[in-house]
Amino acid sequence: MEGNTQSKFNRICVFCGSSSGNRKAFSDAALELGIELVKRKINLVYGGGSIGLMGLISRRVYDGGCHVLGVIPTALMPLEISGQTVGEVRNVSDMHERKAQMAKQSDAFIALPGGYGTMEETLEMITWSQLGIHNKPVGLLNVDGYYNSLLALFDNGVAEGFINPAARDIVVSAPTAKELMLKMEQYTPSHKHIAPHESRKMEQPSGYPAPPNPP
Ligand SMILES: C/C(=C\CNc1ncnc2c1ncn2[C@@H]1O[C@H](COP(=O)(O)O)[C@@H](O)[C@H]1O)CO
Repeated sequence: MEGNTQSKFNRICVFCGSSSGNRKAFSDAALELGIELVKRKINLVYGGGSIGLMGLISRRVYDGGCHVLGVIPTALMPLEISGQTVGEVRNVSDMHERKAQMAKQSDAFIALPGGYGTMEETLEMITWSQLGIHNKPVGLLNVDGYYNSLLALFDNGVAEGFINPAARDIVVSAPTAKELMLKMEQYTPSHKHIAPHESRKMEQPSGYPAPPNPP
């Protein structure tokens, strides 16, 4: 296995495009993130298959000697839809179970550039953090400013009173994989959790204490 950098994360879930995007910078960033994970001996959880940026990062992490877990719903299993998954494949019944499994199996989440699927998965993990369902870092790899307008929308949500300023800090972002990993290693949640205790069904990752029970 390559690398020598230690991490507090054992498994990171990466959400990313099932396409590669129009610019080489996106593919380069997927490979660069794969290299950073391998350097830190971090295993990958992702949506399964070999298409787009998903295929690039999963192959890179697998070839680097780390474990790769692809969580894929039955409907997306056919090779002509998602391609071959490297490493371990977990077949789930639907998209909801997939997201729950991806979240449960991971210590942190990273979004590479992607489309609706990537954005939806990432937004849900941000929302679950806000609610206190998990306490895991959520990072946006803002390759060449791809996520600038989404980050500006979050800032506008704060300015307009829809997002609590402390909850804005849930989203960690950086332009390179290396910077993002360093920021996520240092992340400590500062927002209040607003979910009732019974909604907190997710297992906590190693290294992150469970959020305290509400009074
Ligand atoms: C319908 C399309 C591709 C089907 N193949 C997919 N295989 C595996 N996972 C997928 C697929 N499509 C979406 N996902 C999940 O959403 C994210 C990527 O979606 P995006 O819209 O391309 O950003 C990814 O993280 C997967 O978990 C054609 O899209």
